[in-house]
Amino acid sequence: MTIQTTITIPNSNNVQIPIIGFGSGTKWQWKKKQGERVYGQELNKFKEIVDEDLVEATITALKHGIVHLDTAEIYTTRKDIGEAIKRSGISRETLFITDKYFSRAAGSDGKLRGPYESAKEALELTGLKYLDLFLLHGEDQNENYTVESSWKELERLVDEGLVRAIGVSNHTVKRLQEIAKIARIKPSVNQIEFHPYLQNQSTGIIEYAEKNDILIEAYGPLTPIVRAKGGPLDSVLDSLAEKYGKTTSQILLKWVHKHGFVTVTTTSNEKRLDEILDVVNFDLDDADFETITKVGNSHFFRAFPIPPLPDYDEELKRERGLI
Ligand SMILES: NC(=O)C1=CN([C@@H]2O[C@H](COP(=O)(O)OP(=O)(O)OC[C@H]3O[C@@H](n4cnc5c(N)ncnc54)[C@H](OP(=O)(O)O)[C@@H]3O)[C@@H](O)[C@H]2O)C=CC1
Ligand SMILES: O=C1Nc2ccccc2C1=O
Repeated sequence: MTIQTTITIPNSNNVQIPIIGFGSGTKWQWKKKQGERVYGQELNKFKEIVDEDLVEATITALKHGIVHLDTAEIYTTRKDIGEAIKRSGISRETLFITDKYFSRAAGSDGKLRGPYESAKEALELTGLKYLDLFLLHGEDQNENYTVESSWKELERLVDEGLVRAIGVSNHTVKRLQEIAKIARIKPSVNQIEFHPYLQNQSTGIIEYAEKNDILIEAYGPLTPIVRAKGGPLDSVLDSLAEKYGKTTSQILLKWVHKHGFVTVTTTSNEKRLDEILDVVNFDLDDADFETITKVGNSHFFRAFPIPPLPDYDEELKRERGLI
């Protein structure tokens, strides 16, 4: 069996993305912000704070062999990630860093800004000279920006060597088509929620990505065992875990990788890091892969209702015969 641990990012200058990303959002961003949703200038209070638990967890992840870190402006974890990289002593070239622009973050002057300023600040906060991948975090644009002006700023970041590849997150087919019309450098990645209970974050998004050479990065891959326990996959995952001598989380991560997608997961548990990395060392039989797909499709669960994605829920459920 050939073990594939990186994938070439489409529409990039042969940039290789490691298939296992370690996230600093979800549990980490809520820990820092104590569960509050924070926007605009309020974010500035948090971005300078370093959470030692996150720094330690990231250093531990790097020591266990994780090389791909995921951060974002809205998480306010850029400084923590930079600190972990510095303290780990690992050379920059071996790492892959993803960051994301949030349209409702304001600079110190209180003005809502665009992706160019956001990425420049990411470089300052992390202490890095370049980012490997920079994404528009969602479809929302602030009043000073349009889809076109945002995308042109992403292209400028590539032109100036500050970012190696550009893409989007939580984007629908409609918006990707708009970007395709004006893009000189096409979007290379769409980072979306993806797991057996949500196999299309919005209508047609996976098919569109396949046809248009856009790599899918799957966040929330463990949702069936973390946020949607009690669903029809519970017993299937338990028996597959026993059959392969693996954990249920390893079965879920493998199911995502078998689609040819990157996973973004996270943990504060050192033992789970080795489990995550061990996923490259086994394979799921096609029949078991199909069973997870089929049983997963019999249940619908969206863990991250980021606008406008819930607008697609009814259509997605109808497609699957659930309503
Ligand atoms: N672009 C976007 O809009 C979004 C991006 N993301 C990115 O993706 C990253 C990962 O997302 P996330 O949804 O957390 O990923 P997962 O679905 O992989 O869930 C990870 C969580 O599951 C817990 N966990 C792992 N294994 C088990 C287990 N066996 N039993 C119980 N709990 C377990 C972990 O906690 P523990 O510490 O206990 O192991 C951790 O909190 C984020 O941090 C962020 O970087 C996430 C959401 C949206
Ligand atoms: O990591 C996260 N990224 C997000 C984006 C929107 C809403 C929640 C989250 C997360 O928990």
